[in-house]
Amino acid sequence: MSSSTTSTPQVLSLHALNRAALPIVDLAAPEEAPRILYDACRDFGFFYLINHGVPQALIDDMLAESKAFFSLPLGEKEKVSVRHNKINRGYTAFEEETLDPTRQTRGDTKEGFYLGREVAMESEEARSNPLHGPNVWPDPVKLPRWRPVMNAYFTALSSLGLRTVRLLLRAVGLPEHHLDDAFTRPMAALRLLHYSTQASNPSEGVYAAGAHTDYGMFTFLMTDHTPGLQVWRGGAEQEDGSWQAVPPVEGAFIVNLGDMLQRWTNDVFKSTAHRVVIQEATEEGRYSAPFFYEPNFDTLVACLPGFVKKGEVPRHVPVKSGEYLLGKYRHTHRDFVEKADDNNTLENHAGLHTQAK
Ligand SMILES: O=C(O)CCC(=O)C(=O)O
Ligand SMILES: [Fe+2]
Repeated sequence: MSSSTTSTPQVLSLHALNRAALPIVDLAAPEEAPRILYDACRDFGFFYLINHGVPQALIDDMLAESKAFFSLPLGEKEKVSVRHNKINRGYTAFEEETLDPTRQTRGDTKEGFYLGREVAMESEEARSNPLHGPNVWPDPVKLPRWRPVMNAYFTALSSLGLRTVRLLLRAVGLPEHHLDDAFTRPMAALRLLHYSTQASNPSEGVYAAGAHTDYGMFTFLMTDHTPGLQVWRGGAEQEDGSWQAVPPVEGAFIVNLGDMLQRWTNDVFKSTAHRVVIQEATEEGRYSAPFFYEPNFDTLVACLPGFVKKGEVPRHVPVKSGEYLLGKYRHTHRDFVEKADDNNTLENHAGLHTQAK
C-alpha cells in the first residue's frame, strides 16, 4: 500500500481553458458551438462544456450529498445495494465493476451508486422494460437533502442532455428535432462514484477505473478537484497512441460520446476509450459523477442520414439501445441482477465486447 500523501488539487480555472487538453464547447456562443462540437466529436470524442446553465450550487450540493452517502457505514450502504435490486439501482461496492476484464487483476477501486429516471413500479413502462422502475433512496433521516438534491440534479442534466443532442443534430446538418422521438423516455443514469484512497498500479493490473468506452449517446462528467481521468489518443491498439490526462476544469462538464453515437454516425464520431488512474494516494479518495444520457430502450440505433456514402453499407448492424446496454452491464458488473422475466440475451450481439485499449 502506498504511503498516504495528499495530491495537489489541479483544477484549472476558466482563464486557463485555452491551455486545456480538450476542445471547449461554449453554449453561450451559439454561432460557433455547432462547428466546435462537430470537430470535437470527430477528432476527440471528448470536450469540455461551459456555460451549460446547470447552477454551480446544484453541482456542489450533488457532490456534497454524494460524499455524505459514501461516508455512511458499509452496513447502511449495503441496505440499498444493487444486489437487492433488479433494475440496477443503488449501491455498488468497491471492486464490484471491472471495466476492462482483459487487463485488470482486480475490480475498479471505486464504489458507486446508480440512480435512473424515476418510473412508477406499477406502470406499463416499468413492467415491459428491463432497467426501468423506481429508484432506491438512502435513509432520509440520515440524509434528508439527498433525494431532493439528486432529483434536481437529474432533471437539470436530463435537459442538458436533450439540448446537447439537438445541438449535435444542428452541427451535422439535420433538423434539431430529428431524434426527439428517441429521447422521450431516455435511459438516463446518474452514477455517483467514490474512488478509494489508494494509488492505482497499472503494471499490476490495478486501476481506479479500467479502460472502456461509454455505451450511450453522451456522458456528462463532473468531478472533484482530484485528477485521474485519462483519454486514449491514437489508434485502436495500445501500441500506437498514448493516454492523455484530462484535468478537471472549474465549472465545466467533461463530455464524451458513447458507442451508440458512434454507431449512429457510422464511426465518423468517436466513442473514445478512457480510464481512471490515480497517481498518488489521497486522503479522502476521489469523487466523480458521470451522467449517462442514452436513447429510449426501444430505439433502434441505425446509421443516420448522410453518414453513409452512396453505394456503401453502414459499418454496424442496427442495435436496440436497451439491449446493447444490458449486454454491457452483464459483462462488467459482478452484482448485476435482472428481472426474472427478462429474456433478452444479447451475448452474441456485435460490439458487446469491450472496445477499450
Ligand atoms: O470518474 C471518472 O473520471 C470517469 C468515470 C467513467 O468513465 C465512467 O464511469 O464511465
Ligand atoms: Fe466512462
